[in-house]
Amino acid sequence: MARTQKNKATSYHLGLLKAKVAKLRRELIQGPSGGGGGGGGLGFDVARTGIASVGFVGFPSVGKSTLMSKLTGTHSEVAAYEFTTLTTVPGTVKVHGAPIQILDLPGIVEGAVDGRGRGRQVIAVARTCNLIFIVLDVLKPLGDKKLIEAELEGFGIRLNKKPPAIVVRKKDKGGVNITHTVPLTKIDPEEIKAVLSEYKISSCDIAIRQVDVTLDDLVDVIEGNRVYVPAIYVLNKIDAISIEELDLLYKIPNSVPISSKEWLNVDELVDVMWEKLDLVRVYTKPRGLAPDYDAPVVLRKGRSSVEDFCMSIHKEIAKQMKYAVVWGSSAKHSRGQKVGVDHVLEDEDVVTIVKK
Ligand SMILES: Nc1nc2c(ncn2[C@@H]2O[C@H](COP(=O)(O)OP(=O)(O)OP(=O)(O)O)[C@@H](O)[C@H]2O)c(=O)[nH]1
Ligand SMILES: [K+]
Ligand SMILES: [Mg+2]
Repeated sequence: MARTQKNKATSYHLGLLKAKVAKLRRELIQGPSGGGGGGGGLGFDVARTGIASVGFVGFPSVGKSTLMSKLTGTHSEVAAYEFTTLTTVPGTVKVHGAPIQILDLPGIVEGAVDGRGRGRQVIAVARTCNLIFIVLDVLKPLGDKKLIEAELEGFGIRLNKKPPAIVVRKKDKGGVNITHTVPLTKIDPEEIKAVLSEYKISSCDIAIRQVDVTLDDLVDVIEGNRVYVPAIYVLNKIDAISIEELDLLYKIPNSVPISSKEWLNVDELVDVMWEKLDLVRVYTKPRGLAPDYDAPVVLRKGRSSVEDFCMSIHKEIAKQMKYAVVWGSSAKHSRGQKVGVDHVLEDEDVVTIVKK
């Protein structure tokens, strides 16, 4: 594909190839039986605790376990030799009152997705996390970054990316109908038709609402089964480089340079982790008393309604509730707003539940 020049005559051909590659990848990941191969495995699935989970992915000996042990106070073997960690090691760190599960994982090698080492199990765990730390050694960050990204992408993980704004609706007849509310800069109708024909979709409505969608985005939407996960590039071992070298590293987007051994800049890493997790803290205020700022109820963005809040305290509370009073950024006015179960709460809101 890299050798084919893109023009009107070849774009249909390229579209076909892209779709074929995606289909082969899917078979590779799922195994010939179509079952969920590659996932799980003894010791890889651990009990999930906390409100969100962060998985550590990286080549061997970049310092994943050193970071995880010190951050959580949980012991995970550290040594100078590769593949010290052989399975998932869970720990917990509390940030702003929210328990976050940290999953230390074995190192992966190039070709992990294609079945080398324990890479498939490792990446299968990473797929289920709310945030991925891609841990890199500062002495060779860029090459390793590319390789790890390719492994994760090969497993259907999309890093720091929103789902593409493409809707494909299959029909019984009527042919292919493409509509777009914006000009398309990176995809043309010929390629779209090629991809559709490879998937044997002869009739459908396609609506595109994003300028820079690519053919890969279209393949992702048709294939489904993609996960969109935020990631932080943790550039570890900065104690081993000079200040000048460190300045260059700061140019990598979504990166935080640290030293897990010397415990440098880990505060910044925790701050960025908190931002990326995008959690919603809600403080409970019993009627007539001051809010409890020590123990927030922590919810996820998109699942932070008053009902979600009630459910996370006790199943029965939503049923018993007459209304709630909310103070904070989701409330219309500062003296508190009376709301129902559908009201969406925001970070650091204060809530009083009034029962029937
Ligand atoms: N100089 C320096 N060395 C570090 C740092 N963090 C870890 N190391 C060293 O790097 C080596 C590997 O550390 P680990 O924490 O075992 O690395 P890992 O990524 O968990 O390795 P695997 O489990 O084998 O994949 C050890 O000798 C650590 O002491 C750091 O910030 N600076
Ligand atoms: K190691
Ligand atoms: Mg380790």
